[in-house]
Amino acid sequence: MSDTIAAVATATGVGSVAIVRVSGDEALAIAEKITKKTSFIPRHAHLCTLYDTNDELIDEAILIWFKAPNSFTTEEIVEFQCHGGTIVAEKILETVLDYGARLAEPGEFTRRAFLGGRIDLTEAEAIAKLIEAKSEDAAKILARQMKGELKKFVDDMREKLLRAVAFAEVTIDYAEEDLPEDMLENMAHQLEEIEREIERIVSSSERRRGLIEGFKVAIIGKPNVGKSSLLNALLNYERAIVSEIAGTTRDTIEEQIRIGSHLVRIVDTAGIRESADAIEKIGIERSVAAIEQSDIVIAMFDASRPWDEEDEKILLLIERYMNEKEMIVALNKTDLPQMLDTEKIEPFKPLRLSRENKGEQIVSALEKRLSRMAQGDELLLISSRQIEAVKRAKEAVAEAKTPLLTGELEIFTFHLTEAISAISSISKPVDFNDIMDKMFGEFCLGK
Ligand SMILES: Nc1nc2c(c(=O)[nH]1)N(C=O)[C@@H](CNc1ccc(C(=O)N[C@@H](CCC(=O)O)C(=O)O)cc1)CN2
Ligand SMILES: Nc1nc2c(ncn2[C@@H]2O[C@H](COP(=O)(O)OP(=O)(O)OP(=O)(O)O)[C@@H](O)[C@H]2O)c(=O)[nH]1
Ligand SMILES: [K+]
Ligand SMILES: [Mg+2]
Repeated sequence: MSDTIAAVATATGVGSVAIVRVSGDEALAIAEKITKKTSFIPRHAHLCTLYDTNDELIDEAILIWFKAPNSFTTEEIVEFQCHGGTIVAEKILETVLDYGARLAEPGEFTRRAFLGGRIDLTEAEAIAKLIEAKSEDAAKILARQMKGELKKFVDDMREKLLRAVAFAEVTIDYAEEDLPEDMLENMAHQLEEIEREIERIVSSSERRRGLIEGFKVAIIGKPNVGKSSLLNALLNYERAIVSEIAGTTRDTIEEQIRIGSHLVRIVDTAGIRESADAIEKIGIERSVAAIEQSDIVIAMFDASRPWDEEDEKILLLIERYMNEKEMIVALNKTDLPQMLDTEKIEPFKPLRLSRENKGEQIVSALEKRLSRMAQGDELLLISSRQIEAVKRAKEAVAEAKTPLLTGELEIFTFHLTEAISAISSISKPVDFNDIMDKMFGEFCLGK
């Protein structure tokens, strides 16, 4: 028998109704004590008067009993919908604890739903993220995953791989010359199709990962081009220090803005400068790191100063990352007399920014790229845990192909079994306690 757990399920703060949730074998007995009533009907809303252990009135509340196993956790659940604010809910919780329940740990209700088989890991993960979703796009995707979209992908993929293993088991007993000509090749083609499918999902998930966590935009450029001025313009307040002194920004600054339905995390970096100065060297490394971690890069040039080797370095970075990241090239300070020879950046169709028009131009350029990146309605893997697992499955499938074509079916089966266990780990943990603690511990209290 496991403990009966309880928590306030609603957020703290002023609200008209709050919910206290109790799950476990003792839930109904506790409900009977606190209401002094018996004979509840499952899934009915009962209006009840609640009393504390000293018989003092707490509240008039609605009680719903979910009879096991037909509840979220699959255990007995009693919910109290009481008057809002924190005091009443806290008082009910206190009384429930006095009657023998214990306070739930963060994520413990969801953990029990998982242990009871109501949801699998993909659904639990989606619930965890849905609670903290920062945009409507994210909420939509997470709701789909919560309803079992990824679970279905995992089940289908496992099914296909199991069929391939079964095929090998059957053919293992045949002499090679008795096998139909193209049988092995057909199987190899099917495996290639699986690899391609996984590849599609991984690359579209990587491209669209910002839908969940926010897309990251890095502003790079040599010292004093106006990077921090752009950050401030996008935020509409003086977040970063702006000055005419080169090297003003020493640390990376990150802030969030909303563009359309997207959450965007803007990163202002220290100017890239090749120098013996140790601090500025770190600045360079940070800029490169910022690019690596970003989805979109804004590379900025100063129209009022002649082209120099520092601009050349930025140009090299643009070329290096052009195929990997969305690039926006910006020519700043176009309100001043032009001194920059823009020949080398013209191919990138630079946006011309001035004191007056920084924000709007960049926002509309970002909008265009964001909607392009967000496109697609393929399945979205929402965590690096999920992405790693399908990549491992894909590698194992790739490794299975050679032994298949050379007829070494035991080795083929070995790799496919690896692929199956990798793909299965998405919905069912291998290292159970480890993943469980990590995942459910990140939940908020009462979930
Ligand atoms: N009041 C309340 N609202 C809530 C929750 C909750 O726990 N309490 N949820 C918590 O996350 C979510 C809903 N999730 C739930 C999932 C399953 C069951 C449930 O009782 N399932 C039964 C009966 C199904 C049916 O009637 O069709 C079952 O599957 O057997 C309840 C809530 C969001 N809203
Ligand atoms: N005329 C003009 N000046 C600008 C413009 N944008 C920025 N500046 C000025 O350029 C100087 C440098 O701006 P910052 O935003 O500090 O430049 P930065 O790239 O962040 O500089 P570091 O952090 O030192 O690398 C400041 O004096 C700004 O006022 C612009 O569009 N036109
Ligand atoms: K500056
Ligand atoms: Mg700066």
